[in-house]
Amino acid sequence: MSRRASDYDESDVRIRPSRRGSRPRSKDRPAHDDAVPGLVTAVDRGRYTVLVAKGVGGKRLPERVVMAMKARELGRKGIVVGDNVDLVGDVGGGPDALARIVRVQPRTSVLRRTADDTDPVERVIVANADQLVIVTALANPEPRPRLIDRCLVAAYDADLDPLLVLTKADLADRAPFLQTYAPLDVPHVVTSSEDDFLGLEQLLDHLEGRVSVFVGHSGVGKSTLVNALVPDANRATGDVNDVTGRGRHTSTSAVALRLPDGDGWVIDTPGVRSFGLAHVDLARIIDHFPDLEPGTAGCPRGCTHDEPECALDEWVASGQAGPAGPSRLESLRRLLRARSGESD
Ligand SMILES: Nc1nc2c(ncn2[C@@H]2O[C@H](COP(=O)(O)OP(=O)(O)OP(=O)(O)O)[C@@H](O)[C@H]2O)c(=O)[nH]1
Ligand SMILES: [Zn+2]
Repeated sequence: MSRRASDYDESDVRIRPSRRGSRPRSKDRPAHDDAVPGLVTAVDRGRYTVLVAKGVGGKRLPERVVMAMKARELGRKGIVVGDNVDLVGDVGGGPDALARIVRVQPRTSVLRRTADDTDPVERVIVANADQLVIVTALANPEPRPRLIDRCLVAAYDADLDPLLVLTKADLADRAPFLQTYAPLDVPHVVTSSEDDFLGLEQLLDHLEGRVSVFVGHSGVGKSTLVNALVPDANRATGDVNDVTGRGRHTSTSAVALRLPDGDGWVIDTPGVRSFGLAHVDLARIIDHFPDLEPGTAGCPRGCTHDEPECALDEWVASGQAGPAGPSRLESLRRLLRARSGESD
């Protein structure tokens, strides 16, 4: 892990001002003033794939992929795809190079999942994303509204903007589905891999400049979509493996892929098909229904908004939430029930 003379010279680019002297340095926590920043794009059995920008770590160095391990001093701290990290050691990115991650920068968002709704163990699956793209086929397989509601709750809870992508528009009419979801005011894009990939440009507009996590049940066409968006990605597509009965993705880890034009990122999450919602604070769900929230003023204390005493029924019935009120209330209750595990 020694520096090679060819990689560095005296005028290494220093990307962050030295903090030496600003804080007392603990004996077992080195300051790592020479650490270089990078973005974690994949995680595989304790090995992290980190993208380091051009010129960082040495002004002649190109943009490169650096393999890294977690420094012992980080202990059990989790590092996930999307994390901004600081590296030391061999940051040149040669074939045998292995750097060490010594710091994880504060996260702007975390997408968590629990195995099911009662599982207390939650895992962060992606950091620093700003959009959750929920991929659903209009047919083959049929849309699963409860799964979609569940993903919406996960998005709201993580402060990610949801985007619905409805694939296989060549196979079914989109109108019935859109009618169900219209009251939710979630933006959507309709796609078809036929017809010159209908909807792809529109989808790209939504992805531009953002970090978007793609989730979807097996067979909805998520890999087909990701391959069209990022042609170099080579995500395995196809049906379930006849021999093993499993999909071709065996990894459950996410992978970050940069869009070829522009500065957006697609984070593909094979194996992440749903979210346990055990970590979601029920009280926060109503905050995502600003049209209904004022109606809760008349609720009893600690109202779950899914009980006979809830004031929302009367408020909505009196028309105060507008014509979409009843279906909005229905949606809210669907989400609340998804959270309490009743609907699955
Ligand atoms: N008719 C039609 N078929 C599609 C469309 N998009 C994908 N498919 C087909 O649907 C099947 C599943 O597509 P994939 O992209 O592998 O689906 P996936 O969501 O990645 O599923 P896994 O690979 O199991 O995770 C494949 O046979 C695709 O060719 C579409 O827009 N229209
Ligand atoms: Zn209530």
